[in-house]
Amino acid sequence: MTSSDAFVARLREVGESRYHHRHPFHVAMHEGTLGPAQLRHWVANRFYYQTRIPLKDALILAKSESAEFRRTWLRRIREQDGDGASDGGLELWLRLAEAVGLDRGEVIAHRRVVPGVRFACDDYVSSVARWSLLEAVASSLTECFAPDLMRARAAAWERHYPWIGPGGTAYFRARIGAARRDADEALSFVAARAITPELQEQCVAALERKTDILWHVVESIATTCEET
Ligand SMILES: O=C(O)c1cc(C(=O)O)c2c(n1)C(=O)C(=O)c1cc(C(=O)O)[nH]c1-2
Repeated sequence: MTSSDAFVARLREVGESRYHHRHPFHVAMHEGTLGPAQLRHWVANRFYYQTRIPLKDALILAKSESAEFRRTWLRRIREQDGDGASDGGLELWLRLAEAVGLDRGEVIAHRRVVPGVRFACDDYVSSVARWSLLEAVASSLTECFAPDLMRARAAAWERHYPWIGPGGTAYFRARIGAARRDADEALSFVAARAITPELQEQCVAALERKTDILWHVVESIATTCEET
């Protein structure tokens, strides 16, 4: 095993052990035991995370001197914001919000966002602003673990929550392929540049921090939902 293989294995181990797919709220979601109010609370709060993604990606763009890198990374912002011709992820998430019975305007205004979610998502953006380009890209590697979670989530929603209207799983289904591609690109970038033990430690720490942020988001949602 080369040191690069060992490094990639360590990054994968961080995801296996700390990714938010293990959180009891997500486990319950997949088992079909959440009620409509809990799903609505999750969707409304997670929209805040979704809206932070293009902001942090714009910060990452501004850290790179490479036109090639910027061109590739810019796609992530278009994926969320849309490009005029097709709707982006944020619009698909709003349709998901409507499909679970939320008011679009209330979701856009972040009226239901609880302080813990706001704090964790803002921490993601400010951490990316502070980190090096390499650390910031490494923090996005939670996306390596997102496709399996999205696939399981879409299947569970279709199976267990038939009351959810059309458009309820379009976001998750669209993200499976997009997240895989984003993750592969980011992993190649990180593996090629984190060539000293010190840089590798920084990348692992950034990825661990990101898993903490995602965990805190779902934990804050789970502990503030007053009804099921
Ligand atoms: O619903 C999820 O579990 C989940 C997780 C993650 C993630 O692992 O960071 C992202 C997303 N969704 C997502 O929709 C998304 O667009 C996204 C972008 C990023 C990122 O760090 O650049 N993560 C995620």
